[in-house]
Amino acid sequence: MTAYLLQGVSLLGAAPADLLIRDGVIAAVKATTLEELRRSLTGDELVEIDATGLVALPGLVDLHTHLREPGREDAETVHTGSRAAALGGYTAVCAMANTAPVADTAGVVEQVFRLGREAGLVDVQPIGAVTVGLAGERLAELGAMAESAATVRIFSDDGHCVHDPRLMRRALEYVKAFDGVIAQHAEEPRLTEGAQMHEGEVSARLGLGGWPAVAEEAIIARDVLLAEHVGARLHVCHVSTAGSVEIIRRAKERGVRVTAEVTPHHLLLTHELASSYDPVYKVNPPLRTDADVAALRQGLIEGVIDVVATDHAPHAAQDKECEWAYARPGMLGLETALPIVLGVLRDECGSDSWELIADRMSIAPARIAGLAEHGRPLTAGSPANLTLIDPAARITVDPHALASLSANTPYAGMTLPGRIVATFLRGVPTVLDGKVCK
Ligand SMILES: NC(=O)N[C@@H](CC(=O)O)C(=O)O
Ligand SMILES: [Zn+2]
Repeated sequence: MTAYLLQGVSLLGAAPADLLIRDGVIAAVKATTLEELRRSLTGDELVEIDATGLVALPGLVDLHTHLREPGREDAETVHTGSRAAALGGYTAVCAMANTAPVADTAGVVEQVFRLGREAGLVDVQPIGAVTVGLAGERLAELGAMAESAATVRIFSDDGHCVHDPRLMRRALEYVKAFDGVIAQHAEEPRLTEGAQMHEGEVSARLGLGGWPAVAEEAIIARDVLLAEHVGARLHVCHVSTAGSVEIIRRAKERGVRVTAEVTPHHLLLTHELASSYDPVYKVNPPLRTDADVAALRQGLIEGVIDVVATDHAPHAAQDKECEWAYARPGMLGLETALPIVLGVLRDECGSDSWELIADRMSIAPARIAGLAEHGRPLTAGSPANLTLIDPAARITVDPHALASLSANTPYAGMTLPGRIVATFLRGVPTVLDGKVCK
């Protein structure tokens, strides 16, 4: 097996070091001189990579990815989504259940798991549906999915809210037995009927139906109470309002077992963009106000929001390049997440925040998903799941040059800081020199 020596790499604030990757693990950090190393490697091939000025992070972990397979292989497949993930610095992604058929049985989650293994570029961890067909009427086979070869630990009806409080309670009770987690798409459906964007001055001006902040906040408030009552784990998907951050903050202070995610787009973009009527900006939950963006950034920095998750939502051209009202909600995220977050945190903190990025984009999501091989510190003996970033480089986003099968990125033409140079999965490069290895 080929060994890799990353020379002069930055490891989270520490002085530059040499990092040796061999047999799937980090074999040594700065422990051997190159000559000793060469002698110890007889028989193996050693690839030396000049990593001066590059930063190594534990491989990124995405808690919220839509891979669209099975069912919409014209928008994305497990393979194309895996390529996009590896290029974005990810070594693991959690695949949402809103496929066709829905991932609500052991058979479907095992299929997605197997497709991920076959692609071999990131660990694809399926999320199981909470209710049969995402219909919100009866619980899916949570136990069978948990016990399947895919060992599902996160369940979500994402795209839909589990709005029946009794079902939500039962789901929380059920997963508590194996320390699973319910990831809620918080949207009170009666308050979002006809909604097309954030309810506020822009929706009033454009004449588009509004999704008020309270539609999200009312469900989060209810669900933290249910999670507290049951003593089970709740995860809140794509938090988008300042009020939601406050509810989660208070719940955490009371000791409720709640975690939360924010997307890169909710950290950067606002509802003003809808004025263009360009459906690339249509997403659920909708882009909100400047004040919401500020509160989400603060919540992320303080840790009230535990993770950045992409909500990578590829859509085929015919579902996106149409009139706003008919367009599907959702935007791409995997290949631009790290640059967006790097830029946002440079804005907020004035310098690079690698410790924060490592925690919010790798360590915390790996812990929430129970992915023990991911989000580990880059020390000798750890699995070699890592990504190498050039913080001085910039990328310009070209929607059609992305690895994703779809092109619905809201960042087209934007120049963003940070370039993913390489990604390693269990010691094998999935990306080298910014290109996918297979
Ligand atoms: N975020 C979106 O706007 N869309 C997601 C579903 C979801 O995450 O709600 C999708 O599946 O397209
Ligand atoms: Zn959602």
